[in-house]
Amino acid sequence: MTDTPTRVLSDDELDLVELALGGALSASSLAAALPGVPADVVLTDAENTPLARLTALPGELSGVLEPLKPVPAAIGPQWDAAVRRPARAVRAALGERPGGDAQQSLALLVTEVPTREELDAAVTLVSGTGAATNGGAGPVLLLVPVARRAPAPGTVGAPGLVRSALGLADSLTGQAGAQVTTVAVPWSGLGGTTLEEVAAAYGAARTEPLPAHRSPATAERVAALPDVRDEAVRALYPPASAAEVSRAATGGARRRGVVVFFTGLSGSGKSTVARALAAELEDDGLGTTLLDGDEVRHHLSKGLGFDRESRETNVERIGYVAALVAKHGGIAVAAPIAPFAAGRARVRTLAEEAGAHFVLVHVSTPLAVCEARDRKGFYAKARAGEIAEFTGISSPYEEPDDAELVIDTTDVPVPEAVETVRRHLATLLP
Ligand SMILES: Nc1ncnc2c1ncn2[C@@H]1O[C@H](COP(=O)(O)OS(=O)(=O)O)[C@@H](OP(=O)(O)O)[C@H]1O
Ligand SMILES: Nc1ncnc2c1ncn2[C@@H]1O[C@H](COP(=O)(O)OP(=O)(O)O)[C@@H](O)[C@H]1O
Repeated sequence: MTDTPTRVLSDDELDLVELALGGALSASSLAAALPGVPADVVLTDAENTPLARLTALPGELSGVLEPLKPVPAAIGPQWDAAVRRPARAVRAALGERPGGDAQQSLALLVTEVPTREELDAAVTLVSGTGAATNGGAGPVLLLVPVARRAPAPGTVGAPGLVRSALGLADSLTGQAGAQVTTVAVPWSGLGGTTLEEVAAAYGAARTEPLPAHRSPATAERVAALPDVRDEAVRALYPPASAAEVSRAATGGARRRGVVVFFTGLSGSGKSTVARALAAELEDDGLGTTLLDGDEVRHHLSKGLGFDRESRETNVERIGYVAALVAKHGGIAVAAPIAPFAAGRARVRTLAEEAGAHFVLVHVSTPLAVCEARDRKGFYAKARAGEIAEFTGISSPYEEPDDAELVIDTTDVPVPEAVETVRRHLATLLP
């Protein structure tokens, strides 16, 4: 096994592996959900702890997932052993209940914090299915999908969702006499499976997503809650005080961070536009960290070259730092060439896993214009063969097809380019 290749898992992938180890996802589906994974691989967490060995090919039913070390757990109600149970244990327990019949079990999917309306709907569903007959004999599963990934700021995360599901379970027992099992399901949304299929693996014969029982009127009232709060604040306070109270409740610390990631050829204008943007955002009081391509190479990535592997390492380091900044509500502006789609995709994932917005800005200034600018004289040297692997000349640049913004600085002056990015950011930031 010492020669078996390893793969370090992201938080989303850890959720998938946990789901598969519990028996709710096949080894081949897991293999299919891990892009580029070899047919025999040791899956590890970020600390390189080997968690499982996966021997499978996508689409091949005979795949095997062998557990090696326990999947890392953390603190919180979603991690309680009584709640975070593997699918096969829950299914077996349902079947073993006195008079229990797994064929009867109803799973309610708690994907959002239940409203009163959903509680009432749940009581009706449970009462009407035989799940609460004979003084309350009938298994009900409350399945709560929880992700390791940080929730979007301002939304209820995994602990709150599990606590509200446990409250719902108590109400269902009290009001409908149902036997309720609340289970936290590791759920990243990846893996090509649905929550209904996962619920079946946990032993459910029937599945009802609770939010489907939320009427449009209730959904509208839930969406309007922040406005209602603002109205209440304005009614209580004079305008200047109200502004302060609202700002403290919704501003700075709770704002969702952003990674603005410029990519483009050398001389395309990334650094010029990124520097101007960062300065303006700072002026606006939006704490902004600039990770400029050249500066990063002097510090974070000192000593790295320009072969493909070194560039990908450089880009991943930038993405890692940018995601850390954004995780705490900051704005990170990065401007490396980042010539490869895979590296850019990795940075997008890192940012999104940190709960941040990710804005890819392709500075698409054509090679001929960059070369004519040749600010540092590098293109001439690259043409003369004095610099090897120079992007656009002797090393590839993979054009992005997933950029949020595309700016060609041949015709777009710097202030206009900055304004374009700021307008986009205004749609993301409160
Ligand atoms: N071989 C080769 N290819 C491309 N660029 C080279 C090379 N050698 C040195 N330089 C200088 O390094 C800058 C690019 O570094 P980056 O960190 O942005 O590149 S990468 O994202 O890792 O590909 C780049 O500057 P900017 O494009 O202005 O950022 C170049 O000045
Ligand atoms: N509209 C423009 N936007 C950005 N840079 C421009 C523009 N017009 C001319 N330039 C010049 O092009 C060069 C771009 O260099 P730089 O910003 O360092 O690019 P990169 O970081 O992509 O290598 C600078 O010398 C800048 O003054």
